[in-house]
Amino acid sequence: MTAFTPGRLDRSSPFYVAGHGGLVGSALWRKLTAEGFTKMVGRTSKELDLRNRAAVFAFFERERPRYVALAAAKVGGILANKTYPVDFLSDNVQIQVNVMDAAHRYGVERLLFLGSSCIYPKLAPQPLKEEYLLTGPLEETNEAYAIAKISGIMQVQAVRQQYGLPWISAMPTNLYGPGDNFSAQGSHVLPALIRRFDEARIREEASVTNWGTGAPRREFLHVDDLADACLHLLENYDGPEHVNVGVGEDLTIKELAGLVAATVGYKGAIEWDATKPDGTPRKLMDVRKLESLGWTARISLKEGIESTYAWFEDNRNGVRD
Ligand SMILES: NC(=O)C1=CN([C@@H]2O[C@H](COP(=O)(O)OP(=O)(O)OC[C@H]3O[C@@H](n4cnc5c(N)ncnc54)[C@H](OP(=O)(O)O)[C@@H]3O)[C@@H](O)[C@H]2O)C=CC1
Ligand SMILES: C[C@H]1O[C@H](OP(=O)(O)OP(=O)(O)OC[C@H]2O[C@@H](n3cnc4c(=O)[nH]c(N)nc43)[C@H](O)[C@@H]2O)[C@@H](O)[C@@H](O)C1=O
Repeated sequence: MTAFTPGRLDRSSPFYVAGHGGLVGSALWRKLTAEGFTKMVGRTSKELDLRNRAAVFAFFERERPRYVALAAAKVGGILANKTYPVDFLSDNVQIQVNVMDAAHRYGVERLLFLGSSCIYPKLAPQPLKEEYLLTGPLEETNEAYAIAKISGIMQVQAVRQQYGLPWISAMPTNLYGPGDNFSAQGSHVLPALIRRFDEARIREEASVTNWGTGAPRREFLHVDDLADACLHLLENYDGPEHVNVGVGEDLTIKELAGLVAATVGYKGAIEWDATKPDGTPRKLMDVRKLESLGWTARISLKEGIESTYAWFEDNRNGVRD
């Protein structure tokens, strides 16, 4: 049993960021490096496929991380989730189970598991409190992914219960920022809109068509804020219940489209394709638990969209397709 005392993590101990090349993992890497962690450990999926249990165990035996942030996952937007449910279920369950089993076997002291706001019931009251987990049916477009994420929360709780390890889970709201997936079909809405409006501006298109009705409401957190919140939780929180990470404010997808179009400088018409799924009508996090732990988001949506668009402009040719 490892007791948890709130306070600074040891900057000279090995810290493994699983998924360090992704949106979240790369933000965590930037944050932890800037905070003085000197023994950062990361592997791409080509170097270490986390679905390969034997390889994961061999990696942990060799590297012996003291801390782990589990930000490796099969991730995608609404259409990818709807189209490839078994990938989202099977890959994520395998990744989580392998990493957490190996982390337990090799004595990882602090582990942070990252889930997502899609774990909550489709029609849960808003804002979403942590206690609403498992109180109703899930949203159909991402049920398989949500079940995988819920099993991750459960594994953290079960390890805590059975072995007394101070592992924790955080549930971020929809994220965005540098290093996001900007692919046309597979991405989340914010990077998709940046790319679509940017291409339409360059090609001088008279209109663009986005997915769904534009009526659903979503909340967006910049990934650098998330990384900051993750370290804050690792240094200040110990408990079986997951913690929501968000900004506590949302907007409609139509409003988001207007903001992105204005930032990108696209002046044409914005249309909607209602044959594409809307997903859950609203997903606003109740962030009072996180605030009571002394953390609030700092990056405004306007500022975040501007800096993410600047990043996209600099990296347009290198983004994931
Ligand atoms: N993006 C969002 O809006 C949200 C994300 N989250 C959560 O944050 C976490 C990270 O998501 P995000 O950064 O957006 O996703 P990305 O797709 O940007 O990154 C995923 C990372 O996981 C790695 N990975 C995927 N499959 C494997 C595998 N089989 N073996 C090893 N590594 C693998 C990828 O490695 P490589 O690039 O080398 O293939 C990549 O580094 C996830 O748990 C997700 O649920 C939660 C809420 C919202
Ligand atoms: C983070 C979260 O992300 C996923 O859920 P989601 O919140 O529905 O995420 P989304 O960003 O893909 O869509 C948000 C809204 O935006 C609309 N929309 C318009 N135009 C585009 C568009 O071009 N692309 C996308 N993706 N959506 C669009 C779209 O129709 C929907 O109404 C989960 O599967 C799950 O992975 C998860 O946890």
